[in-house]
Amino acid sequence: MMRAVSAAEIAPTTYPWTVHAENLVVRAGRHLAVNGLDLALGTGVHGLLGPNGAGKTTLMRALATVVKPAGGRLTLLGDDLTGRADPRRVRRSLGYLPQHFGFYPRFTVREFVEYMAWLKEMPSAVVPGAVQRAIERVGLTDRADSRMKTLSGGMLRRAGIAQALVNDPQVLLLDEPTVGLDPEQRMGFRDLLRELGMDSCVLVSTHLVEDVAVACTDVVLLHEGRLVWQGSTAELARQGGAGNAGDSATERGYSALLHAYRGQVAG
Ligand SMILES: Nc1ncnc2c1ncn2[C@@H]1O[C@H](COP(=O)(O)OP(=O)(O)OP(=O)(O)O)[C@@H](O)[C@H]1O
Repeated sequence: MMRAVSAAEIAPTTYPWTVHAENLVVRAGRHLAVNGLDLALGTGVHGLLGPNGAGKTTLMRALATVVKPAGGRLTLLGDDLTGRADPRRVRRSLGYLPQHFGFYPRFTVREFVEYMAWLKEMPSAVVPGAVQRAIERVGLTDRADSRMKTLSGGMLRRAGIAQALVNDPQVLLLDEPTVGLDPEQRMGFRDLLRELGMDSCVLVSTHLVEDVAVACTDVVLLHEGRLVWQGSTAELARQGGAGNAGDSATERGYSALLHAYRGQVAG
């Protein structure tokens, strides 16, 4: 598959990790939702797991430059997001699908994705082609000129994924992207994830441990704003045993790690 290569990709990279957090603290209201997180991510698909309230969404928002960290250090593509640096440069190389995203209901899918391309400061000459390709990649070609308000939940989510992809981001942040997708769409989405993870850093939060097992190269497990565990999906599957809750080896691995972590904290 052909892909336009930007100057930034040819230039030698001067940073060891695409995403690097050190002792990161991010507030959600008055709560420290991310609280002392150390995390390093490179190219690949990273599955972000953790119970409700673990801090997944708050971490994504900090990475997306929507909220500024309250402490520690966070670098993205070598740019420090904790300092006073202008986040605009990083934003051009970012794709973000928030859990809930807004849109003008009368916009067509194409207009919505075009509008997001414009916000990401893409050169106008490349926008129509990039928009068409993003819409094709999420399987919405036949609805490209339908208004957003006429789409089903799963289609809306796919339009959201299309806007996240439109600028061929080097860092792609997807917050629960499979919510509302039917089984066939979920399988198609897993293929897309694998393809995207070949040359970019993709972070996907989900409650569906099976999505992670199939489509992710590694797993990041958060709890109470901290990193509990990071490793390959195969290693995750080896963490659990018959005594752990879950219907698959990966789910049992997830339960075992959380159980062990909670025991440590309590003890
Ligand atoms: N605006 C806010 N004010 C106060 N507390 C908040 C606010 N937003 C989030 N929180 C709290 O911060 C914690 C982390 O929330 P966050 O949404 O990042 O977790 P999550 O891992 O994405 O959870 P979920 O799996 O439910 O989506 C939760 O305990 C939540 O109650």
